[in-house]
Amino acid sequence: MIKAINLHRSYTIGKKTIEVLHGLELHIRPGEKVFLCGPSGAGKTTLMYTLAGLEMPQQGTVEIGGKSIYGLLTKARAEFRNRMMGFIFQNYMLMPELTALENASLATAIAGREATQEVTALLDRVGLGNRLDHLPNELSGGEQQRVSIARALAHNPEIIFADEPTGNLDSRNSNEVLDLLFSLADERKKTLVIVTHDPNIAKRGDRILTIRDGIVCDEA
Ligand SMILES: Nc1ncnc2c1ncn2[C@@H]1O[C@H](COP(=O)(O)OP(=O)(O)OP(=O)(O)O)[C@@H](O)[C@H]1O
Repeated sequence: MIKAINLHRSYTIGKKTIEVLHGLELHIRPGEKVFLCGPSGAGKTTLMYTLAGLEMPQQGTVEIGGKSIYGLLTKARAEFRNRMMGFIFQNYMLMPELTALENASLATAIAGREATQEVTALLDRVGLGNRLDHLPNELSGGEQQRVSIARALAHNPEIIFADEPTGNLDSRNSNEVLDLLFSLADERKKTLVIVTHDPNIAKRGDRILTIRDGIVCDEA
């Protein structure tokens, strides 16, 4: 489903260049739940963004379902990403002026589809059937993250990328959010790629890929 081939990515600030990805290769199969781990600054987020077509590598490419995403023009790549991928972020990234229902409907709205019934059912499934009209600041952290899980899944993408999805949550909410994410991914046969620095959370996946020195240095 996701193949990274010889990925190189560095950042130059002033005279200093940081090599973040250094010929990184990986292969994630359809329906797998894979955690990207590694120390702070190892390049986990950079890798996730590169796999998602958001951060162009200086060398190498990413294939999604056999298609080289960096071979696509920017607009076609964005369309491909909107259709194939959903995203969950540590700080939720909900639009503050939109209700839970409107936030969770964003990806379907971008695709030009009205899907109120499906999105309402999804919000109900994540336990927020009675919070549809709440704004993000009227929801707890765990509830906001559940809205973003619904948003990530509503347009029925193949892959969900999550960057430290439980980073702002206490352990009870972390477990609830991961339970939901995993059961929805199983039911709907989604591929999950989750960035975390927490080895306890990573144990729950099918595989852990540890990133260090710009490559996958360990696979468990
Ligand atoms: N836009 C950027 N410009 C310059 N340097 C960057 C940029 N983005 C990331 N970096 C650097 O690249 C390295 C990898 O960053 P990245 O955020 O991918 O690491 P990470 O493993 O996700 O870290 P953490 O666990 O702390 O979030 C870091 O040293 C960071 O400072």
